[in-house]
Amino acid sequence: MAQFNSIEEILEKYIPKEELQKVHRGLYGFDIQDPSHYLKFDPKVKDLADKLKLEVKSFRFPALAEELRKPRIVRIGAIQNSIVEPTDAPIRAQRDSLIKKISSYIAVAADCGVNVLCMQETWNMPFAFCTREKHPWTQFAESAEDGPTTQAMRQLAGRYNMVIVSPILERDESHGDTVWNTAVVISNTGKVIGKTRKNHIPRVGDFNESTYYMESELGHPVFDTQFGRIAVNICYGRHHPQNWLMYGLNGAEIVFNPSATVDSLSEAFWPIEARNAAIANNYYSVAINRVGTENFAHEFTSGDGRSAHHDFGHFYGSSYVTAPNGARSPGLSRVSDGLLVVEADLNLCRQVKDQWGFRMTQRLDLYAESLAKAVKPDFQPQIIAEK
Ligand SMILES: NC(=O)NCCC(=O)O
Repeated sequence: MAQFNSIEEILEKYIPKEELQKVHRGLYGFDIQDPSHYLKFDPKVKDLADKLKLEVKSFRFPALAEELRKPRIVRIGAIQNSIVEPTDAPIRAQRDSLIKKISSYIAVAADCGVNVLCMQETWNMPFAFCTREKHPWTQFAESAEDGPTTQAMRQLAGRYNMVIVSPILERDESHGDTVWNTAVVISNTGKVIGKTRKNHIPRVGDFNESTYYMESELGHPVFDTQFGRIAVNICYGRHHPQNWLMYGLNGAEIVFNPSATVDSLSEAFWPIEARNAAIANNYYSVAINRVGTENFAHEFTSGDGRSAHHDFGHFYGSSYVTAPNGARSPGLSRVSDGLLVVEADLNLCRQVKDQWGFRMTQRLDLYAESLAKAVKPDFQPQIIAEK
């Protein structure tokens, strides 16, 4: 199927202007054509982005001015990208070409004043887990603390005074060379603050990731950075409301969801799940997806009756940010590399908590008790039938 650029573009093309405003309010929670929702960047940003063929979009979420707290304005960045080299190129060339490309995008993010930035899931490699082959793909795995990708990102984080969340395939040499799906959180000082790992591993369609790594044992860490308390819910974890919940309970103000997912599988869920999480947990959520179609030399099957194939399908980008009040930014393109820059006041998290009272009405004790029963082997579902 020929790929289209974005749903926003189709709406704009066919819906008359006055109606479009109403449609946007319904879909985004805002009149997204109101120019006050957009940031103005130095003209050099456009020049550089055009040169790099990088779509740059911005958005601003307003919050109330408070008397006793200063606004806590941060610029959140999200980068989505395709791979550079074909998947049969030497591993080092594939990885280094991605580091080079993303480094140039991070320079644009710096010019846009981004304070805290995240890339897509395992951004420095093709999403090769569909193949179930260990060789050569596990060679992309590297130390979260001082592997080549982390070293490169540490330099940029320090240079641009930017917190960088770098989702990679990790090789943990201290624990028997195990492989993990990890996000490294690098401070704006250039130091690694810590790492978090994917909590839920997919076993659906061509997402054969359980062949490579296990579920995280690191819990739901929240990283206290100079630009807010951040957490990372990696890809398939977005289907699990409890996962989002725990980052909220641990105090996250921004939760990134670096992903790799394809149109035939999840596009209908995409605009809903991260958005709903932001609403339910009163934080900003940042959903980031890979772009493009990646071809692999050896065909693989999905266990669904389809014949063997060489690609996953189309990774549809469409990265977006949701505010704690449920308003969301327009998405990036479905087909091209992009940088989304969103200005947010972190004070909005508490303002929405006060307005809606979700935390106060959450009844965690009730669910703790019910869940403790539900995980017992002798659990009986509470079903009442007519007598
Ligand atoms: N990368 C990943 O976990 N993908 C699973 C498919 C999905 O969650 O949409």
